[in-house]
Amino acid sequence: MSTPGVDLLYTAAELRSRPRPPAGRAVVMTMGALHAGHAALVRAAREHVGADGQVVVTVFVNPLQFGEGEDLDRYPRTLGADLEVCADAGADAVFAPSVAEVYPGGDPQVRITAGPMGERLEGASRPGHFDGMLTVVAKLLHLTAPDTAFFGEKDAQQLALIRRMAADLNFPVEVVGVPTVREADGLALSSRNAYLSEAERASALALSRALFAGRDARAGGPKEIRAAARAVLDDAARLDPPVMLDYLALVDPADFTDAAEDHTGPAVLAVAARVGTTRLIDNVPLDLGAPR
Ligand SMILES: Nc1ncnc2c1ncn2[C@@H]1O[C@H](COP(=O)(O)OP(=O)(O)OP(=O)(O)O)[C@@H](O)[C@H]1O
Ligand SMILES: CC(C)(CO)[C@@H](O)C(=O)[O-]
Ligand code: BAL
Repeated sequence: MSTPGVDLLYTAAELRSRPRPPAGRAVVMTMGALHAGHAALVRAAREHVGADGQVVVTVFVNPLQFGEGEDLDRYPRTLGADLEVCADAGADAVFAPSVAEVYPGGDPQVRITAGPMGERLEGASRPGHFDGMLTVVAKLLHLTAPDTAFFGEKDAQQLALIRRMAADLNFPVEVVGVPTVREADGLALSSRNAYLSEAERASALALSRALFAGRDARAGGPKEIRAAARAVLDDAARLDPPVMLDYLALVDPADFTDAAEDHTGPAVLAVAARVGTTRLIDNVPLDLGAPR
């Protein structure tokens, strides 16, 4: 399979054989089924390294970060279309390894542990998810050896953990966050949106509506932010099909602990919910002002 303008690489050896240009190499890691959110990451990477730099996109559905009963087997795999998206957005190469290429010895014995920040919110709902995610991100950073790595703010806790891993374990990479790309009606782009029926998609809009209601209430502080978002989600629980809330949380982005009632400065309002059989997450960054 090949697409003009972008090289498709399957093995670590093929990656290693590609010279790294003096202008630098940027990586965008994905699980494929690429959409405009991923394209924004690739464009940001291209802009960062310039015309003489190199942009590598990884496409790998990492079994290690999926739990029992999750959607590993049905996760969309659309490599042909992904190559087109990467070429259009300005990538030079796509690294799409097999599971055996990434884990030649089977499941690794030695793994990255996400620590306390990885046990909250997404980590509480998906035990082991962040250990599996950080383990593959560490491996892909070693395999691709980039100067910069681009991740979406849509997965805010993931981004915070990757930053923390890079800092705590001295990874020689600059981690860059890219704002969430949304549909015109507010729905955050996500590969898992492909699972939604029309009616489910209509219900799923409550996630972004709740976040925007919380953001609109930010002058009132954490209590009002949480109440405004909660009211939208309470109504959404009565929709057909219903939005089944997993969590709504206003957290300190430094460690993803709950923001105190007198919290000031940056905060993240995050939500996770199930619509039908599809689990969706979304968040908005907030600035709650300077300490009084
Ligand atoms: N709407 C979006 N805007 C910006 N970045 C995004 C968006 N959706 C995903 N990303 C980022 O793209 C990268 C790859 O994510 P991934 O392949 O899991 O896509 P996804 O759409 O989030 O999939 P899923 O539905 O499985 O969560 C991550 O850094 C993620 O944060
Ligand atoms: C970072 C990542 C590619 C690791 O598998 C994945 O968690 C994702 O797509 O967000
Ligand atoms: N976008 C996060 C990857 C996952 O849900 O496993």
